[in-house]
Amino acid sequence: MSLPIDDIRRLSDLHPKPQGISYQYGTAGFRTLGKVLDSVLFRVGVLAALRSKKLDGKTIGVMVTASHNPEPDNGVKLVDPRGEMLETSWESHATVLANTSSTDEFISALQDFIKTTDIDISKPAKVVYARDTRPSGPALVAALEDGLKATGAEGRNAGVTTTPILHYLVRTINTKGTKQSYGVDTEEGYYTKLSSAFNKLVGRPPRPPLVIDCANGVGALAARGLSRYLVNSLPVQLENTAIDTPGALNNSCGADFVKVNQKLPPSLTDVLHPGQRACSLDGDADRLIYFYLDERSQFHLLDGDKITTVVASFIVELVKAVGLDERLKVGVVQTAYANGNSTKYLSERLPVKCVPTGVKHLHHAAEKYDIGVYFEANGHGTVVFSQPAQDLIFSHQPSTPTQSTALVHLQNVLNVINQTVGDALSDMLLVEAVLAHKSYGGAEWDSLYTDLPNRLVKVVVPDRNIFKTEDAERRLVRPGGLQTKIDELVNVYTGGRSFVRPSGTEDVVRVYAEAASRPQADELAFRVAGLVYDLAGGDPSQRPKEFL
Ligand SMILES: CC(=O)N[C@H]1[C@@H](OP(=O)(O)O)O[C@H](CO)[C@@H](O)[C@@H]1O
Ligand SMILES: [Mg+2]
Repeated sequence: MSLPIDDIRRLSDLHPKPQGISYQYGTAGFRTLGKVLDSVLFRVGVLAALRSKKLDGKTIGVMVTASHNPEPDNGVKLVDPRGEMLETSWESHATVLANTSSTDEFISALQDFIKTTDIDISKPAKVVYARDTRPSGPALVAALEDGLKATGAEGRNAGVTTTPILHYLVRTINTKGTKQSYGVDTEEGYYTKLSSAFNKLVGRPPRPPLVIDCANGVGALAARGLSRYLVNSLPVQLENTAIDTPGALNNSCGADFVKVNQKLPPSLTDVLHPGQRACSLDGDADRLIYFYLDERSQFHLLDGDKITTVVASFIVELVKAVGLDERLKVGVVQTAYANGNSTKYLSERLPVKCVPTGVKHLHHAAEKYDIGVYFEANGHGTVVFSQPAQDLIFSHQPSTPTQSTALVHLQNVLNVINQTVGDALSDMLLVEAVLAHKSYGGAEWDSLYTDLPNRLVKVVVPDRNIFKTEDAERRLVRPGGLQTKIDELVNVYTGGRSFVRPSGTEDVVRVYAEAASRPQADELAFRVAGLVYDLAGGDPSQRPKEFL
């Protein structure tokens, strides 16, 4: 059997690649303005079908989203059969196919690819796909469907849903009827699985109400869906749910806004009461940031590092209470963006590993532990349990009633977690369960350690590719001499730390700095930003005023 060339040609001609644009499958898949993604979606449809054929007809996922980015952006990423991100080696194949300039070139690249990757075209292909609420979504999904049609793949449209629900669907579809079944392969199955575990962890009386900022995105729909199962355990108040209002998505709200600006979304000013817990989802509901106002109405951020801390500590306590602490090693994975005081607090208690930015690095490192907890500071993360750890947790025979209670809790903790990927709603339930068990409010949780004041600055340079890093991105190797200058600056500040790396998702270089006080953290960040700008050949007439 060979490729249905005629079908591919006819449909590919309907989705020509625009001239002069170069696409790249990066950390977050393809991501750019929604209006230039039509050809990419068609080709991703073809690629997803081939990926499925390569993996013996296992179902592959495709998610159409641009997450926390502005509404005109869109993007697409592939999901591998266990619900994890696309295998790295296929990222470059995706890039090559997306950049072929004509149908002829595309088809010939496709034929080469099938040969070199040894894909058996006669195998079946199955793809499940979904999109977020962006206005450009429906047309992009139609282009994707043409790609599936061209290759004869069987498609399942999961509609408008969150990125983590799509990952969940991929895993449940592929494990259906097996010993490793992950749940029922529907959105209701997802809500039921998470909420029933949560409701067993947190019984009556219900928790105090939680405010959820839904970023005016697809998280609003999923949060509403989930909340129907939480009436007796976790009353929620959904805010920023205007999914149909043009321009509202991620605009002055959502997890990225709160983390980057370290402040309350203006829309919550008259909503949130002092002492009340609140959280923000991002535009595709895979990131979660908590916050609260103290009695003086001061804003306090509880970011991914705070989530790691409270979750990892709780899991360690449970494992100990079950009597499995010798057999189940719990570890944490962070990136250089983790607050220095979180790393200090955690390292005194647990193994902590630092890896380069990007979920795939964190996820893979976390899989090396029996139970691995990872969150990026920006709120993307989850907990992963190795298969032997899961088997042990579900087969262990406790010897005392206390152990038995702790074991049931541990089993429910496992079931409330979406292990495939960071999941704002699943993480929210996990955090709420931990807070309930520890009788913590926002303030008690926040007091585990005090964040070092920090600042993240974007620097626009002529070519960010000249920046090369080492030591999990904490040090610069190139441009030569820059790291020594940064070290000299850092040494001047009490508790100072700063690092510089090229972004993997935006055409900028990021500077992070932290220090003992807010003015010092800002000053250090802007001095390093100035250094970077000048040394990378930034135009002096365009130099941002705040750079020192
Ligand atoms: C500082 C920061 O938040 N960086 C983000 C951002 O990566 P950059 O490579 O820094 O652009 O987007 C990634 C994908 O969403 C996310 O994994 C990462 O944490
Ligand atoms: Mg996201």
